[in-house]
Amino acid sequence: MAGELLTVDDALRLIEQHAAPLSPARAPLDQSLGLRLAADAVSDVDSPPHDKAMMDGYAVVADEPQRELRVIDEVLAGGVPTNTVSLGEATRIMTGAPVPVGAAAVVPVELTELINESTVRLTRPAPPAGKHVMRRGEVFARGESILPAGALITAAQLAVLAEIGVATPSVTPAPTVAVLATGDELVEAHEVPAAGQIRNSNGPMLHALVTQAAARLVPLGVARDNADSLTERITAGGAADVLVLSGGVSAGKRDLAPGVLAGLGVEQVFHKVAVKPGKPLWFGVWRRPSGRQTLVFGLPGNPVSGFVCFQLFVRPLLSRLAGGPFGGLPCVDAELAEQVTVKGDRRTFLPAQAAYENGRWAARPVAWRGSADLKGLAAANALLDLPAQEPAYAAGQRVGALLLEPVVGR
Ligand SMILES: Nc1nc2c(c(=O)[nH]1)N[C@H]1C(S)=C(S)[C@@H](COP(=O)(O)OP(=O)(O)OC[C@H]3O[C@@H](n4cnc5c(N)ncnc54)[C@H](O)[C@@H]3O)O[C@H]1N2
Ligand code: MOO
Repeated sequence: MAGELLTVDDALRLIEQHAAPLSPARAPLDQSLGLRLAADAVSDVDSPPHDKAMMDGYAVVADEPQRELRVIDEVLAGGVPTNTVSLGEATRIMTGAPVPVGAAAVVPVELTELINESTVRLTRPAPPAGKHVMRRGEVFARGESILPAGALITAAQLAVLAEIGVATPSVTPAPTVAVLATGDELVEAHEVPAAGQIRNSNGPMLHALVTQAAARLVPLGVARDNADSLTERITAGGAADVLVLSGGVSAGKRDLAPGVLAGLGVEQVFHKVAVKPGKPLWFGVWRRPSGRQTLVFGLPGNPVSGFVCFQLFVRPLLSRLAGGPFGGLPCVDAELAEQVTVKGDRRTFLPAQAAYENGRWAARPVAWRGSADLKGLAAANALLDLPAQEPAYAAGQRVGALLLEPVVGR
């Protein structure tokens, strides 16, 4: 009965209560991509650092009345002008170079004719002050805070950090996530399963999900369904910030994970959530006397259940530990392309194809045969969020669609 189970929102609230950003550390710029700033980034320079030419051409005084000007100097990017520009004079200047004293505008080279080595003619009236010149500090000033704590570092942020001289920013490190598949029936992808065996698909899937979430993967391989094997691998996983187990959390004879975790002192926060697929989800906290803490998820063994639970519950936690919001996949409002019936009384996440066409999102469930159907999941680019209250959703009805990948639309 879903009534006895924790709702998705209540489970998220309990996880969020244990989700605080990791302690800040310094990281070189080339290792900061995908991390978040732990402190404001402050500039040690004005930008631009000098009044700067924005065109290749001639620096002239404002509203120069004459058309034929004497070329008195040349300044390239990286150079420093030494001669003051006066009425009737021009300094040849390249994009990025400092504008000389006296000059207030730049005339692009296309609007000039060089008459001889030292004389240039302007083919149009001279521009007013400021034309093709960027003033010193126009973008930002030395001492100004340029990026706030919490900003995600991607290409543009890396570039501005380099510009302002923050070579080793204070960042929240990526959380480490240990992944352990469990099951006596598991063999690896390159092996041929014997009777009763299946290939370990959750291992590669969870490794990919951890990497996609910008966390640091600690692969722990496969534990067998016995207390010794589980204890050994789970103990190794205690070195990580988060431990993700797959399988062994429902009601079966060999579903030993909750018992082994309890024996190691991992405190259960909840077990079982009203979500489909993914009901047997387990979450706990492993606090050590040293003050170290590992947050532990027992994901259901059925592959699609594990996938959905990771996206819904593990992903927001990893984002928060990394200094970001407690948030998961982007969600859009999509129109159902066909009628959908939801069985049971759990909030259901249905693999679907979403498309953005003519300014509207539309979604259609993929052919899918339940929580063991990876073929169906692999055909999906979204998960439809269908609350249990309504058993049937009509074509044209709007529902939430969690996007699993970027969708190209029009
Ligand atoms: N009596 C009950 N039985 C079940 C319940 C329940 O509430 N009462 N819940 C069902 C639901 S829902 C799910 S989901 C599964 C979850 O079970 P476990 O988390 O205990 O996982 P296992 O029993 O170990 O395995 C389930 C299924 O998944 C396959 N599996 C496991 N690991 C992997 C892997 N690494 N790669 C690929 N496939 C894997 C495993 O072979 C089983 O087929 O329990 C229901 N039963
Ligand atoms: O939650 Mo189970 O995942 O419905 O198959």
